[in-house]
Amino acid sequence: MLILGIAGGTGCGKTTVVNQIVEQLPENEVGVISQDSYYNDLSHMSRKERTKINFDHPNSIDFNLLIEHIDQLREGKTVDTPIYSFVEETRMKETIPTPPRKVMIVEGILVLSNPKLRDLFDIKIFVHADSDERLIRRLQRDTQERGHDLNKVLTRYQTAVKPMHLQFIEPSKEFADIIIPNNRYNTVAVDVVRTIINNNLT
Ligand SMILES: Nc1ncnc2c1ncn2[C@@H]1O[C@H](COP(=O)(O)OP(=O)(O)O)[C@@H](O)[C@H]1O
Ligand SMILES: O=c1ccn([C@@H]2O[C@H](COP(=O)(O)O)[C@@H](O)[C@H]2O)c(=O)[nH]1
Repeated sequence: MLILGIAGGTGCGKTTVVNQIVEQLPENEVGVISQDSYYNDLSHMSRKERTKINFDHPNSIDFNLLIEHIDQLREGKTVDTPIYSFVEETRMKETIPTPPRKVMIVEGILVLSNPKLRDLFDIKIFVHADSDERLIRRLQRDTQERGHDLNKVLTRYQTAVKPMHLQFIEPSKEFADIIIPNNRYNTVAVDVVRTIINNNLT
């Protein structure tokens, strides 16, 4: 199994890059795991209490479960991936069975910041986009898809997203084997990653 870790700040385009990589690879040979699925289960907390959570701090992620699942996938076992709802801001009761694939991609803002998780990756990728570009994309996405209002997005950006980015995400760039510049769509870089994967599939 070849395991890729893809990190980068919010809105840098991780999901987009992953979709572009996966699009032209055989469906049954590639699997994707998102760090977002592993936000701690906060279903015991009220909605009001959940608004106080810093979703950009590493402590908000159940890294132990994520690492355990990757270990099980490497042993050839199917895992039950949690489902996280950004609208409800909590983990759902349902899970998704995720079978092991020849290539597994693990993406998320903090996947290169956790040393144990990082060690599991054969190839480490950091997607870079400037912070103003990322904020614009995040604003559009969170208001259109995640049900947040402008004020909430901006307050969260100033109080959690930006400080945590500077403390944990940007420094994790130094662990990357490949840095993808993504202020604009970068088909060349995506092709390079696809070629590396294809070489490992044959
Ligand atoms: N290179 C790009 N140029 C312009 N918009 C982009 C680019 N990459 C992604 N986007 C858009 O920015 C938003 C956030 O992208 P996404 O892939 O979800 O980022 P991430 O997973 O890193 O948070 C989405 O609406 C996506 O369509
Ligand atoms: O309930 C939540 C949980 C997390 N977030 C934000 O999501 C981003 C990470 O996801 P990306 O797809 O990489 O942007 C993180 O910055 C959290 O602040 C949220 O808005 N609500």
